[in-house]
Amino acid sequence: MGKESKPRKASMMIMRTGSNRLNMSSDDLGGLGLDFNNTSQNKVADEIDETLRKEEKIRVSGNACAHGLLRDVLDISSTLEEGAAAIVDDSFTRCFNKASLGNWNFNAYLLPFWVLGVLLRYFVLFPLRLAWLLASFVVLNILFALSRLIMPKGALKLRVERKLVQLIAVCWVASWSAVIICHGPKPTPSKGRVWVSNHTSMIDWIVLSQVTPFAAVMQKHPGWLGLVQTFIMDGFGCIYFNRKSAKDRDKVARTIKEYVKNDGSFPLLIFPEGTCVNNQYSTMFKKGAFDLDCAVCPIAVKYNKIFVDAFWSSRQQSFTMHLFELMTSWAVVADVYFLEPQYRREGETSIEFASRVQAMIARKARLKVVPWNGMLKYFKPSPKLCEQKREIFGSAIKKRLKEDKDFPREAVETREGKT
Ligand SMILES: O=P(O)(O)OC[C@H](O)CO
Repeated sequence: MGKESKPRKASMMIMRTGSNRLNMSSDDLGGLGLDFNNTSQNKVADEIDETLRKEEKIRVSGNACAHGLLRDVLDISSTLEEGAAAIVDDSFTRCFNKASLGNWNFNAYLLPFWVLGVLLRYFVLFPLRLAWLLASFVVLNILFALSRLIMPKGALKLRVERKLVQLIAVCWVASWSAVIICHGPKPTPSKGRVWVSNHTSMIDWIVLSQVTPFAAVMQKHPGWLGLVQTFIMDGFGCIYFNRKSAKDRDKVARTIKEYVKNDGSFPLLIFPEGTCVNNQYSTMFKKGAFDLDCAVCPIAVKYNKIFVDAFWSSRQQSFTMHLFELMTSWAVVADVYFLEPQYRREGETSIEFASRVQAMIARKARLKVVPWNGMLKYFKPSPKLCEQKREIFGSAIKKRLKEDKDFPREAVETREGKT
């Protein structure tokens, strides 16, 4: 009994001595001060080797578990990437941040000029611009209403209406002293085409309509903007939706389909992001505009933030305040790129088509494409969506553990029990 107990002690001691433990001979045991005869020493050494082998196996299996675990974590990389991206980068919130222009001119040389500039912009330019905007808006809208009431239906009426809408847009753009540089062929209205653009503000419609007057698909707003939509924009075919009503969405989808099939009087402009993004990012393009079996003409709008950020953050600022900001800045500067019409390719889904067009626009307007649905601005992800994500995550882990031969069976079962 005494002899049997000694090797165990010896093996325990050796196991704690370090990495050469499996190479220890009976001489080494002697060196450890253990006095055994050769047979006993061999027996003890075998026993120790066996114990050490078992210990090594446990260690290796432990490492395998750790490595396997790491691999599991890496193998669910898409889920992990989404989570990590949301935590580290929070690219969704970034899509809706307004640029801060910073106080670069707060120094002794420039401050007097800046103060002078503020006085000029707020107390000279703004009143002039406002007077110009109101006067031209009233006059042109009266003319537009008259043309609708008096003129007989036909090509001339349509031409006059288009011209008046274009002039209204020109007057708005002038009220911000806007400098809009257009690239590419000017859009010409034709049957079976829709135009899609990235979206930064309601002013996108104005910026584009001063080139070619568009009918736009847009959210119905309250207040004076709602009145303009109802009494003016309605007159040339704009289509409205309430993003909170699913019924409305179906109705709008049907109306768009009809509009595109018919020879609509004004070309139709759709903002597939469905919400204003800060002109640095591009959120998911919804497939509606790409499901119409017609040519899609991409437009990329890039605002230069040199004087003012044209992004309308509607949750922080009313449209009136947004316009005030634009009208009290020196100028709104933008580049507009009219790109080649695109057609859905053989075998391409509407989602793939939407992504392809989005990539074209993002490249031209130097926007970073993010996978987020812009509507998350308004809606929290549903519990169902969260549960689906959990299920995907859980199945990926379970699958990986089952495939892993090195992973101890009991651990898999324990984990399965827990997931
Ligand atoms: O930025 P949102 O989502 O408030 O959208 C504002 C306008 O409706 C976009 O046309």
